[in-house]
Amino acid sequence: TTAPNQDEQSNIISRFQEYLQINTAQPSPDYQKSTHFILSQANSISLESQVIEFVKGKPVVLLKWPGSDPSLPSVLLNSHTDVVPSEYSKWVHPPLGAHIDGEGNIFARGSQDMKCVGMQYLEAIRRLKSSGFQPKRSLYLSFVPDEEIGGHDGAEKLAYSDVFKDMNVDVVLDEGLASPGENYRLFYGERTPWWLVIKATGAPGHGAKLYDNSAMENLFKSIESIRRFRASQFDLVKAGLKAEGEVISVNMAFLKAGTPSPTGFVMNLQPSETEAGFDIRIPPTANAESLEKRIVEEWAPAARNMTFEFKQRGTLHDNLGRPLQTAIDKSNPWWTLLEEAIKKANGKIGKPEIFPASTDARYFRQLGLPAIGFSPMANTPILLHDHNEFLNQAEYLRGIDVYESIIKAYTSYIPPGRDAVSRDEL
Ligand SMILES: CSCC[C@H](NC=O)C(=O)O
Ligand SMILES: [Zn+2]
Ligand SMILES: [Zn+2]
Repeated sequence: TTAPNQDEQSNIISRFQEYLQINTAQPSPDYQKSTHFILSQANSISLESQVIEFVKGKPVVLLKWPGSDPSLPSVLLNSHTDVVPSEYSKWVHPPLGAHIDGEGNIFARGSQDMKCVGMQYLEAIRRLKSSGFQPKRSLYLSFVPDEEIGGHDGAEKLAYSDVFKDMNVDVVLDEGLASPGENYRLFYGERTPWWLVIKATGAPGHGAKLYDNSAMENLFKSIESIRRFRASQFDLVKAGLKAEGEVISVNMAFLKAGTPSPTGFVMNLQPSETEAGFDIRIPPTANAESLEKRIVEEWAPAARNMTFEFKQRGTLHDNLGRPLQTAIDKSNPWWTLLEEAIKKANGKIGKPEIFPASTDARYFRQLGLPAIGFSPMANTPILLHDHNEFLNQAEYLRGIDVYESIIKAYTSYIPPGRDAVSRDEL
């Protein structure tokens, strides 16, 4: 299709701004407003829609562009509607303003993560429809809640629902990351989150006394060990031997210890209980058993009066026991199709990566489905969850072209050997 004229471009940007201005920040996202907005967008381009509340107040908005051959499995484009909170005072332009500066940068929470992608899907469909394109496969768009807090009431429920079975999905696209260089980034897997809390107990005592087995000493032995492990993993990245997503990361999230007093903490008392929390991220092919053994034997050994619990403990395997990653070889035609479609839209692509954090894609991979992480943002600093998150409007518009190309390729794909005759050919 031809490039949009000035008027169309400014309408496209206004719609993006409108979505960005809806406050869907955790912990109390305005899902009523976002749902209303998405439905109105869907209506304006005649997509079928339904709103499913697997959990009350947590709407999944599901849109459908029916394909001409309903016997072909469908394509799902997923995006989450929630965003992380912002420290308003630290932003140059307010996080809900969607202000566009002189360089065309649109400032807003969610401009990269990931309201851009959700809107780009819709804009690409809008353009394809007006060009007269007709998909063979059905195309679904899911707008899901709560990704930023784990996706348990959103994408996870959707993936394991009867609604999802009936959708007969063959492939899922979900979010990726911005790229400061000219190459787009594609993600075939992600690290699994384990949120670990370790606790130590020990005899309390006078702050002047040196003795073994205090709760502080017990906890700090663990912290030392965890930090040595952290350094060993980080060194692999620093040496250029591994990418960020290919090592196990461990970061301390909190440390809770001491006896509070009105003026701070009691200084001459060694406390009897201490606690620390860690955000651990594990690559899909890592050895989870050996990490667990390390936790039991070195990081929270009972012999040192320690216990542990997981606040999140993601699986590293799909429902058939295979590592939770999408094939990037010839066995997965969707990977090649995606690369070709991006290139056709003049996009360059870097080396396939493991997403360093977590996304909703993991729930679809658990079902054994190919799921690819991709957000079309090149020449863009990585600002997700950061102050002053922004996306340049030209880059945003370029992403729409890319999705146009992808949607065409994906919804037209017929596997070799399948003598499919689509309806419009009859
Ligand atoms: C335990 S799931 C948390 C999901 C969250 N996703 C994006 O940042 C993350 O921290 O990676
Ligand atoms: Zn995200
Ligand atoms: Zn996020």
